[in-house]
Amino acid sequence: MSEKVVIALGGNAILQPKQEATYENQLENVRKSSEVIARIAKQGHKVIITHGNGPQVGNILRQNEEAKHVVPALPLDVCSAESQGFIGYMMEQTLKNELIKAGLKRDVVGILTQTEVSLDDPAFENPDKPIGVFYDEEEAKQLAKEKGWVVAEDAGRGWRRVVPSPMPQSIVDAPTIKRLVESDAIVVACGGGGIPVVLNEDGTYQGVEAVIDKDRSGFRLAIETKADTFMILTDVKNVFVNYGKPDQKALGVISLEEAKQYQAEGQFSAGSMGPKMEAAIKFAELGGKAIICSLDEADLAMEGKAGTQIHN
Ligand SMILES: Nc1ncnc2c1ncn2[C@@H]1O[C@H](COP(=O)(O)OP(=O)(O)O)[C@@H](O)[C@H]1O
Ligand SMILES: NC(=O)OP(=O)(O)O
Repeated sequence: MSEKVVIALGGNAILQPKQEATYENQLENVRKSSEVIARIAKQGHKVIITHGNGPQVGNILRQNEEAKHVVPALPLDVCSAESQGFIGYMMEQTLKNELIKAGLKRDVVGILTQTEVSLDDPAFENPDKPIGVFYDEEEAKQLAKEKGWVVAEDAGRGWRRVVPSPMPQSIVDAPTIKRLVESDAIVVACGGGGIPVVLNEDGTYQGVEAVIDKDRSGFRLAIETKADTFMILTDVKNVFVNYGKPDQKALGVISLEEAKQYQAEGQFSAGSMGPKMEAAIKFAELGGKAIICSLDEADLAMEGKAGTQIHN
């Protein structure tokens, strides 16, 4: 049966932790992701793809800062738009090419998406979204002193610059994205969580400096486009309970109640699996099917044969 699916691509789908952020490395990773997404398209599903931008937006911001004596630096929301544009370009092109190779005639279109946030969001006072490259603690603290950055340790992987990450309130372009996907186009949207904007009193929008979490925006996108399935792709085949311990257990098909019970036990780490499970549970609560699985098993997971699947 054909489903409407929102697929949120994890960081590894664009750049692996130890890789240099060259165009060639990123293009090749995105191409491999597109191979898998083409298989899902071949299954006959209507597909919306969203993706992260943490490493890329951090690098663009750094390029701006390093070159500011020559070219004026641009604000973070503009860097976010730039990263969404260049990753979207790689996805559109590689996916189109994979569809051509598979003999499938489907339009692929990228939408430079704005996401509404609230200026009252406490995240503006508490930056916690890691972006850019990893540093060791000493270097990170030195950079924080020199450049006025806020830095923090990122899930045991090293130190990174952190920026505000407000909750997405709504996806400004969701009606257009919904129309496009319902016309059978494959849509790349809301990359990097979307460009953060606030609604002015007169009903107009303006950009704000932040980076939105892609799993949270992916959830909103799935709700606002009335998707049947919300699929979060990452670098583990399943969500685990007792993760990293000798008695860790992979979760397959689980009920919403089970998922909530594990969440209440604190099984999912903040900053990695925590926000993914939070988004998946909220989607299942509203009646949809939520899947968390690895990129290479995404097509199997669509058939119910892989990954962690939360059913209401
Ligand atoms: N309970 C858990 N089950 C599975 N993975 C977990 C769990 N808790 C933390 N993780 C970690 O979450 C990581 C995925 O989160 P993250 O690195 O933020 O993903 P991405 O960059 O793909 O969006 C996995 O690589 C794993 O190390
Ligand atoms: N915007 C965002 O959530 O990016 P990452 O997934 O790369 O952290």
